[in-house]
Amino acid sequence: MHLAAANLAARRGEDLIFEGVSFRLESGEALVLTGKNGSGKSTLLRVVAGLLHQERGSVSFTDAQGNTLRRVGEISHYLGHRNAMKSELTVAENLDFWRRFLGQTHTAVSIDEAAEAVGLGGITHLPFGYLSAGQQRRFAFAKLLITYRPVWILDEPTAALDASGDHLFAELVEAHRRKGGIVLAATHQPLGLAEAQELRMAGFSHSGPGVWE
Ligand SMILES: Nc1ncnc2c1ncn2[C@@H]1O[C@H](COP(=O)(O)OP(=O)(O)OP(=O)(O)O)[C@@H](O)[C@H]1O
Repeated sequence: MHLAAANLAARRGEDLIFEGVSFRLESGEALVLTGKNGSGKSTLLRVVAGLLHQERGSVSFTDAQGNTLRRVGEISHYLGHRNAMKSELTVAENLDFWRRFLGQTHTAVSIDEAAEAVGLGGITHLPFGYLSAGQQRRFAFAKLLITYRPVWILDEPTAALDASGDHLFAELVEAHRRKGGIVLAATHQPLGLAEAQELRMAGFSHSGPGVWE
C-alpha cells in the first residue's frame, strides 16, 4: 500500500503556489509539511484530498492488492483547520452523522469508544458548541476513529491542544501507523511522530524564475 504524488503544481487564483512536489509514502509512514505562513501547506493537503484541482501532476493511492485509485479523498480522512462539526448538535449527533456519511467499516470503533480514546468519555451528550477549543479538536480526532480510512490528511492538527492533547494526538497517529495507516500533516509545531519525513514548503518566493508567468 502506498500514497504517491508526482510533480504536483497548484494554483490559487492567479498564482502558482508550488510546483514540482513529489513524494511517496509507504504503509505506516508519515510526512510532515512545514514552512512559513502562506507557503502552500494547506493547498497541498487539499490537492491530495481532492478538494482542489492540481495545475499539474498526479496523486494516487495503491492498496495492498495493487489496485490504484486516483480519487485519494475516497480513502482518506481530511481534518482541516476547522472541525467540520455543527455547533448546535451534540457531539454524539455530529459523530453519528459522520459515521453514516463516511460509511461504517468493520475496523471502526463506537462513538463512546472514540470519545474515550480522545480522553472525553461521558460528555458526548453536550452540544458541540459548548465545548472548549481543545475539546472540540479532540472530538474532531474522534471522527478519524469512527470510520477506518487508511490515509489521514491533517492540517495543523494540534493547534488548539494542551500538552496532554499533544501527547494523545501523537499516540492516536502512531497507533494508526502501526496498523499500516499513512499520515500527511501540516504543522508549525513538533507533532512528536517517530521517524516522520519532512517536506519543507518554500512557497512561491523560492520556486524559481518563470513561476509567475
Ligand atoms: N481561495 C484562495 N484564493 C486565492 N489565493 C489563496 C486562496 N487560498 C489561499 N490562497 C493563497 O495561497 C497561498 C498558500 O496558502 P496556504 O493556505 O496553502 O498556505 P499555508 O502554508 O497552509 O499557510 P499557513 O501556515 O498560514 O496555514 C497563500 O499565499 C494564500 O494567500
